[in-house]
Amino acid sequence: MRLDIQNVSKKYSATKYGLKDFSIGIDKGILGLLGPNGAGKSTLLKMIATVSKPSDGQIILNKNNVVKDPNYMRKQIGFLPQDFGVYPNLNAFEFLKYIAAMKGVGGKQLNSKITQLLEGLNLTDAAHKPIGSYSGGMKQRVGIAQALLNDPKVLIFDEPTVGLDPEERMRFRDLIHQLANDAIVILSSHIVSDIDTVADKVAIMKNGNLLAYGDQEELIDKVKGKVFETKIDKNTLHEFKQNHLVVHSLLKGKSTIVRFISSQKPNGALAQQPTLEDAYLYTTKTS
Ligand SMILES: Nc1ncnc2c1ncn2[C@@H]1O[C@H](COP(=O)(O)OP(=O)(O)OP(=O)(O)O)[C@@H](O)[C@H]1O
Repeated sequence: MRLDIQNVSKKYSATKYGLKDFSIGIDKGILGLLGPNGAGKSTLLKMIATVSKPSDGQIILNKNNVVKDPNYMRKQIGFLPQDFGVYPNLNAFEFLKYIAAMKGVGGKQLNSKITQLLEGLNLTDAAHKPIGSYSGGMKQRVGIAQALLNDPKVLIFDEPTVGLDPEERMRFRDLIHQLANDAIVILSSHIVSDIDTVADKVAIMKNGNLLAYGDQEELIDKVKGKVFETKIDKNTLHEFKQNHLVVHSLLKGKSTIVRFISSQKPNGALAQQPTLEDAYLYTTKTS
């Protein structure tokens, strides 16, 4: 499996680009797409899923140009869009049968496939209740299930963990780990902790551009020796933030403990082991 995005742009109006001359090559495994709101993550994912067309550039899956021949992609894709909608009067079982019919998935195995997916997503007990009565997290899990109906080789999840509680996030992580043995899985988020425990590779986006792409270790290496922690008077945090790139701060009595990024070691600060969160903040704030 190999997906190549080659010089892809998406122009929404004369002056507005969702994505600008964007290129990336993606192999089997889990890619985490990180970027702040408006970075262009959904714009990119919708074009890969062939529900939107690039204004320029090519998207190639296993040497097939899917801008010209979207059906090649459509046969093997599973897509959970950010604004996934359900039919509230159908129950999860009926809904998945309905989507299966639209995707052309059928056969004798369909009922057992749906049963298996519902079980994998912890929806068995609710399977025969109308989706309108589900919580946000349960609806999101129905969305994940529908993306898996056709045993996709390219799986795209736009902000999949929205609404999932910690236990469900863990289940989701285990599930996509299994799937990624034999597929390209792309997950988007603006929250680093959604990505860092699961992604083999990470791409950082901002303003429609790719800022960084690589293994987590490679990205983290860029902030090696630059991450520090220090204690400051809580009243000086605002001023400190103006002069330093603060990752986070924690109020402790009259003091505040700050984690920050600096090219030099300030007096009294303690060097810290860098994380993907540090690398993400550094990359997006300094570009
Ligand atoms: N249909 C559209 N028409 C005009 N502009 C759009 C459209 N869709 C997206 N945009 C703009 O393109 C840019 C990229 O948006 P996109 O939704 O792809 O970002 P994102 O990284 O997915 O953000 P979020 O995390 O908020 O979903 C934004 O500036 C957005 O306002």
